[in-house]
Amino acid sequence: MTNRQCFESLDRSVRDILSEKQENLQNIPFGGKVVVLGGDPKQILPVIENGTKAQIISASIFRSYLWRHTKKIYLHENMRLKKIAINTYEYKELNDFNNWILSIGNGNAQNNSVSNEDDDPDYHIVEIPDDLLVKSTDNKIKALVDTTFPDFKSNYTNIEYLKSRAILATTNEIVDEINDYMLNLVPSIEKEYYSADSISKCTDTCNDANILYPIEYLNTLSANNFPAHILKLKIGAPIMLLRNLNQSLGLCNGTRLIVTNLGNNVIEAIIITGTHIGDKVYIPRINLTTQGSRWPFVLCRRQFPIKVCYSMTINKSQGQTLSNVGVYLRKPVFTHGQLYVAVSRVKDKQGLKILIENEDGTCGNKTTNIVYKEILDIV
Ligand SMILES: Nc1ncnc2c1ncn2[C@@H]1O[C@H](COP(=O)(O)OP(=O)(O)OP(=O)(O)O)[C@@H](O)[C@H]1O
Repeated sequence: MTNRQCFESLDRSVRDILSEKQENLQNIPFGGKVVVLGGDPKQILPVIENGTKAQIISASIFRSYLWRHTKKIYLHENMRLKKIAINTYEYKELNDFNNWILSIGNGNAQNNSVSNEDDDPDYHIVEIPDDLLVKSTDNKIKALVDTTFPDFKSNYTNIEYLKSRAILATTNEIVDEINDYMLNLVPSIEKEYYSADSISKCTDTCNDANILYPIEYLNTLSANNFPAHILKLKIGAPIMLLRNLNQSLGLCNGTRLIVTNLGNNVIEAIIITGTHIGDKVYIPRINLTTQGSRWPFVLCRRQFPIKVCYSMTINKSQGQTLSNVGVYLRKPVFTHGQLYVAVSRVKDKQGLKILIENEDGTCGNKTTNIVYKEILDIV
């Protein structure tokens, strides 16, 4: 969900522009223009790094002065699960699955039990139905890869096969581990791209910054939504763009592509999601800077703005539609709507598999679901 400040700043700009000719438009939301916003309050709220629940809720559109001016239109049908020509049994199964997804989103799933996390009422323990579970006493990543990407060795270049599946996990560390595992299964030659890292000169960094923070140290840093210092790629690997490069060419943050050629200075790839599916594009290295204040400087990294995406975080999967999804819950979800987003990416129940890893390494059938009831109550 977009931070409410984005809408508020658009509102103020539009009012300014339109009131040039008609002064009273300064007092009307968006200067009287009709603006259509679409969203689902059961999904993940704006991301505030290390933010408290109050800060997260405060960043949502529901706490904006604009919210009271909106006319709400409710959509009731899950178009992702819509099927034509199905029999009564299939209809019932689809309907039950839809209701289960909604119950996860609303925080009232069956077998929803006592909250944990110091009795926080937002935390629920939910039991996942047996037919959705993957269990293994061996390598958990292998078990989930075998279920989500069956017969991978014969399909690792098959675009149709790759574009419709992904493994979702809660943190970037787990996602990187799964991507490394899968890239190792691809029998083509691996190419490594190293980034050029420096401290941005456009901030008030102290003069000794280069001595205090040598390049070797900068190379070890990683941030959310930021490419790695060493980017390992193979032809045939699916990648995701981490920045908007050219919206008119369909190269947006979150666009997925398949690598078709690995040059020294440019990567050739085919788009597999969005409005430009099938287009061949070339991705250059760009300068990226970190946001937020995790370090006392702004890191500037020149690298390809991409990440391998056999696996992605649940947050990054918001907006995607997939046929086969494996959800790896080694660490449980940690914010509102994450479990709902994870289980609602598929087009049918058969396409969803969940592996829950307990702290002792065994596979379980219960996991945490977090729902901020305040948000659902506002809407
Ligand atoms: N009117 C429709 N008829 C048939 N299929 C539809 C229709 N609208 C959407 N879909 C399908 O439903 C899926 C989800 O659509 P879309 O991504 O637009 O929804 P969304 O609300 O943005 O989803 P989410 O927020 O859950 O990611 C897509 O696969 C899309 O093709």
